[in-house]
Amino acid sequence: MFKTLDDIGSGKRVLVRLDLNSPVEDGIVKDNRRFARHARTVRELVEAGHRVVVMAHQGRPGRDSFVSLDQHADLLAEYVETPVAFVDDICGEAAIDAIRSLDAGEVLLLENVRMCDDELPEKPPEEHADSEFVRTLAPEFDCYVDDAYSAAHRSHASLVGFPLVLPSYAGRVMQAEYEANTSIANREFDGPVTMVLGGAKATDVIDVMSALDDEIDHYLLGGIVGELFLRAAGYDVGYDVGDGELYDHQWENNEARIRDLLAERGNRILLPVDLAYETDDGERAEIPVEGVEKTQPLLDVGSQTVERYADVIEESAAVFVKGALGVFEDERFADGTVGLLEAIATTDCFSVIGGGDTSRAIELYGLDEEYFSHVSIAGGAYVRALTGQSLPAVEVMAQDDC
Ligand SMILES: Nc1ncnc2c1ncn2[C@@H]1O[C@H](COP(=O)(O)OP(=O)(O)OP(=O)(O)O)[C@@H](O)[C@H]1O
Ligand SMILES: O=C(O)[C@H](O)COP(=O)(O)O
Repeated sequence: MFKTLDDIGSGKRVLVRLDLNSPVEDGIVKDNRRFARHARTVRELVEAGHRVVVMAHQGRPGRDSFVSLDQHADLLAEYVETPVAFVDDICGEAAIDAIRSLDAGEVLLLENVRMCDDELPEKPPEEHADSEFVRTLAPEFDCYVDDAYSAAHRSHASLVGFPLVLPSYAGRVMQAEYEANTSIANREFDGPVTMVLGGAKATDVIDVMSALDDEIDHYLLGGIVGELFLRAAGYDVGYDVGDGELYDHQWENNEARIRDLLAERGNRILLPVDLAYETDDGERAEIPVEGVEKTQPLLDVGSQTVERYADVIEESAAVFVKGALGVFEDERFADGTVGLLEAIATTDCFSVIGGGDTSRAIELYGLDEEYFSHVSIAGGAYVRALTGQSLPAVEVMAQDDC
């Protein structure tokens, strides 16, 4: 599909695009699995004696998370186990000087690429390739490596401009994400394929369900999405309670599609049979869906649901997860999400765990990533891959004929 690090050789000047976009709290950049994952690619480039210049973004202009990458340099250095120099410039004189003074095996991180005016407009690769940003930086390098799969749904200059003017290669994260996330379309499985769909974004989940049909044998639903499907099935579930605003507007936007999916594929869609709520004294309690009242906030699927879903997983050849089954950030309401992940971990099915939030449950509850075939670090790009949409930055790499 595309060339990889195996094809680069050694001793080159390499421009590499990572996705180090991270949560930021009170100006502090939070460590997360993106650093560890991308470090593998950077370390491999360092060991091959390349001069490595890293581009990455953080946040979006106007948001609190739109900050400098100076902290990212230190975090990345910890995982690469080699110093990562930082320059607070992207393609000006300071950046060019820093790039030219790099020695073999050294790493330099440029400032947040979204601080460059040329970066952000969604434009075709040809226009980005002709931007001042790309035309200034490209001559400083022998090749470009794209490892930023999780940003590949954006047609931004640093992602789609360089492959048109430099020989381009996929980094290890790009390779692994691409292979796993497109496997519904590209692989044959020897048995049923199951999707576990939950979380808070109903439209994303319904898009995934609508895009796939015969490929999927079972859908196991939970989270807010599962509750909206229960509402469509006639239960008193999936309504905003008090001043909550999680359900009703999503229902209004998606009611027709939910009803159609239930009518057309009801035999393949499993809904929760019990749900969990918080009692007056702060404990977790469970209730069958038939007994729920509209005034009750529901925060997880119950244990009967997990058992039922685990039976389906045991018979599956492949399982794809998108979205959590409950509010797993609160330990009392993590049983559904963690129970499901444990059920997947104990089988030898092919498994892909995705959704930026959901995959956090794996580290939060100490599950070993090795038990899963692939744990994605992508959010929007993962959904697009599951729905069979092409990603501009992947497409342009595949076309590379420099
Ligand atoms: N019943 C519920 N009530 C409220 N929140 C819920 C419920 N079930 C799940 N959630 C929340 O859904 C969130 C995950 O949903 P989201 O749709 O963001 O998933 P994701 O696919 O992992 O993320 P992303 O799309 O950002 O990559 C979790 O933070 C969880 O707390
Ligand atoms: O964190 C992400 O999902 C990617 O880096 C994309 O970020 P964006 O949604 O701000 O483009």
